[in-house]
Amino acid sequence: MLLQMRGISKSFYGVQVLDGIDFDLRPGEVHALVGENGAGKSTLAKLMSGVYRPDDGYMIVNGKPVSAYTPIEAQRMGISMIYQESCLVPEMSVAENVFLGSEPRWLGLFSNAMKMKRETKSILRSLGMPLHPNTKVKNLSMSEHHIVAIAKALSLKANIFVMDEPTASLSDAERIRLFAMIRRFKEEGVGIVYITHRLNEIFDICDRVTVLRDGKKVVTTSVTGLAENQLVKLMVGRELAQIFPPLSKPTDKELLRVENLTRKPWFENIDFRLNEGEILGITGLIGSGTEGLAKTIFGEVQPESGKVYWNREPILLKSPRQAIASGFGYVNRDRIESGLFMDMNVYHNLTIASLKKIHRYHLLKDQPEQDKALDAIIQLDIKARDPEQEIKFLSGGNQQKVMLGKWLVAESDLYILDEPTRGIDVASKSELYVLLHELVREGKGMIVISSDMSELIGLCNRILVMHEGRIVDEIAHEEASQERILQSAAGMHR
Ligand SMILES: Nc1ncnc2c1ncn2[C@@H]1O[C@H](COP(=O)(O)OP(=O)(O)OP(=O)(O)O)[C@@H](O)[C@H]1O
Repeated sequence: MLLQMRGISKSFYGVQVLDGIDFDLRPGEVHALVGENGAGKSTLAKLMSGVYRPDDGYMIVNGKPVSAYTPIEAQRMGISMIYQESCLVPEMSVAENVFLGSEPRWLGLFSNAMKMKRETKSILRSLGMPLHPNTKVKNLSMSEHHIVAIAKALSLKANIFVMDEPTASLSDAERIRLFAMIRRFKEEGVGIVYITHRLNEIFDICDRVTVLRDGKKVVTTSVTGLAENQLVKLMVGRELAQIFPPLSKPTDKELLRVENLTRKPWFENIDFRLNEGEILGITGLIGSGTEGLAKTIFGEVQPESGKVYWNREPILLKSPRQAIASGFGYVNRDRIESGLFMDMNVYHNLTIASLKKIHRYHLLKDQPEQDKALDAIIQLDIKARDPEQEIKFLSGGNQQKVMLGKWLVAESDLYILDEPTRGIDVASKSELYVLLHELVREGKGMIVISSDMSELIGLCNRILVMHEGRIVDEIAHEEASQERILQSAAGMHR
């Protein structure tokens, strides 16, 4: 065994988060760790990588019994972790970040910059991401960030990888490359702990799966012979009905029109229309322009040219403040960078986009807003100790729900959702899809940008595919297939 955990327990502020967990990792296996949001997966992963110390229990790492260790000691013992959120230094270059803390040195003294760059280039190439090693991390997109974080973990040449939702913001093409890399590692005897909410990945790449529920282990079982609905039942404790609700027919009423929108080098000549009652999907590979397009419609960046009409009226894309005043809500794909205020509590994060509606002297004390925040907590099943809990202590999936919840509280009219179900468990996802349908039926506009093709196909009336900054395909729900989306995203459609 590469890693054995026995009787591991952990509490935070008297609340037990993990209770007597046993877990094993064999050489050459990918061992999935699954469970609902808040089940304790990331906490277990952080115990493996030395970020937290267990209150009880012990571990055996590469044959060595240990009760607790630091992240540096974990690295030395051959454990490398890829976190849900990237922990990179924005002011440093890609290569410096990849080798931060493990710089190759001349004669053990001087940092060997050439070697660092060469190795960074080679790892990134094998991940299919030809980023320049000198590029500053602050200039990268969220998905590129994630790739650098993966490259960093790979550079450590560990024999135990702990991957916490590594594909959350990767498109299918990048995911396929990461999986090829994982398969190579397996052949070399490396073991991988793999946390994901994308259940198809478990059947694609994992050998065994351990299910956690409310901090307890439900089962460890082989993936072979396991059906997806069985796995869901183990995770959720009940059968789940259909994941996607049936689509309704959009009306002819135009809500949003985008004409010739251009912001080079991100995107060029973007034209599309969103009708009432429609869920419009947008997708593309990393760098295809989807993220920039969302930011532009929300006023975070200004276009060079083009027009946007909301309810047939031209609208100026000047700032997020103005976009919010026009009724736009935007779930950013990057929670840490701009979505949430980590030191603020759940209430404040939920009501922050509605502040303009609250009397300035009664900031955050306004009863209707608080009631709406409470509604959102219940509607989205946000698991927090109480609404006053700081958001940084919520699990990743619950933080994601807060990001969406703030636009519900603000009663937005147009929802621009970039990877809205990132890190959200399967049961919550199906509830969220129902909610999105309800919003659309109430006349709200809905744009969903996603790298999850099953989500696009199941949820959207129409899918626009972007490639190198242009819309290259428009696919109606009835014609949507994984192959067609993949081909178009790669620029190979007609
Ligand atoms: N540092 C902390 N302080 C207080 N509570 C914490 C802390 N870290 C995690 N928790 C709590 O522990 C529980 C388990 O969280 P964890 O992040 O391990 O869940 P998870 O299974 O990874 O969920 P997700 O799928 O949403 O990422 C949650 O209720 C969370 O709020």
